[in-house]
Amino acid sequence: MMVLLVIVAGLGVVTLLVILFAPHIRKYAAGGVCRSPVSLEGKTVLITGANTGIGKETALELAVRGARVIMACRDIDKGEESADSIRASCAHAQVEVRQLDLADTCSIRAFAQKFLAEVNQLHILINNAGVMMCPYTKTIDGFEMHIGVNHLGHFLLASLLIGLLKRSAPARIVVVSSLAHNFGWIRFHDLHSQGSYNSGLAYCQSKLANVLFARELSRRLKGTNVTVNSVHPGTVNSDLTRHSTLMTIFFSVFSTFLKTPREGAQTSIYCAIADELHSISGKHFSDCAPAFVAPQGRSEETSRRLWDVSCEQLGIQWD
Ligand SMILES: NC(=O)C1=CN([C@@H]2O[C@H](COP(=O)(O)OP(=O)(O)OC[C@H]3O[C@@H](n4cnc5c(N)ncnc54)[C@H](OP(=O)(O)O)[C@@H]3O)[C@@H](O)[C@H]2O)C=CC1
Ligand SMILES: CC1=C(/C=C/C(C)=C/C=C/C(C)=C/C=O)C(C)(C)CCC1
Repeated sequence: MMVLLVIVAGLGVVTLLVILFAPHIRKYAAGGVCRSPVSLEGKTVLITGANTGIGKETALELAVRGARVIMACRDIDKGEESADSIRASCAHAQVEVRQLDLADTCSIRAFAQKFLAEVNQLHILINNAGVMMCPYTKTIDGFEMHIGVNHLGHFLLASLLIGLLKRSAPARIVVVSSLAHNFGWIRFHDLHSQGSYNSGLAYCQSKLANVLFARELSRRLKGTNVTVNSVHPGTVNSDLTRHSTLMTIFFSVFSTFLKTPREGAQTSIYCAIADELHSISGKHFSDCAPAFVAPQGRSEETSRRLWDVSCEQLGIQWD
């Protein structure tokens, strides 16, 4: 009985402290803000997964700054709804929605073909779309969903658009990765988790692949005036937790400690526009500042091997 009373009293004190310090906690949780005054008049931006969460807020901010923003969404209706809400909050926003399903290489190829025929410049590509902790599922091409969408789909997309980015230089690529890369390993012997599957580890593997991809691509883009950096957006209260009831509950209970999607978009925006990053490439950022990369994310051997394996899996050549 006494123990129970102590626990209840303890919880009460913690709740009271959280309520009292809520404004300070919120300010701390919000993290870094992109303070760049850069205007994006005349610039074209492509953002994947732009219909919700971090992607939508990134689209809004870049549109406010005058860019033509192309929102690549797998569900056109959801995309149009988000584009309408962006137009409603920014009358001069030039936003358009195009269909792209990163879980289907035919969709990626069709998207790129139309894009290259209709859009003649691309200054900023933001590989933002992502899935987390979904039950074991395969993409149309038979890839495990996390590595398929988060890494291979974006790898193929970037390979198809890289010529346009080079022709539009100076240009930037932002790869939205995660702190979760710290807990990932590239399981070359079982990249698609056919032997054993853990949804959390599959997510971490895909986010490590994002970091390795950004580093390897940056090495290969030296001298082109196209830069590529990876980003950890922070822990953001978005739809990302949709496949995990536990995480969804956890995120709503602790929402005061989490970033809003707008706050989570700040580092992507920073990497996409900040003047001081014009020649910075192959780096990892969080809270609009350089961030730690786990040793497995710094291995040149792993990044080269992942590059080769990715080309092999997608049946493409990219050197
Ligand atoms: N939220 C967080 O705490 C963190 C997020 N991140 C990363 O940030 C990025 C954005 O996540 P966040 O905004 O939080 O999550 P959301 O779930 O809110 O947004 C994810 C976006 O990706 C899209 N998407 C998913 N699968 C596909 C697909 N097959 N083809 C095209 N688009 C697809 C979704 O479309 P639809 O709505 O139609 O499903 C949605 O637009 C992700 O890469 C995530 O890994 C990294 C660290 C922490
Ligand atoms: C432990 C802990 C937290 C939870 C962090 C979590 C659950 C992070 C999830 C990160 C994700 C989903 C990354 C995606 O790439 C809070 C609520 C921040 C604050 C209290 C301490």
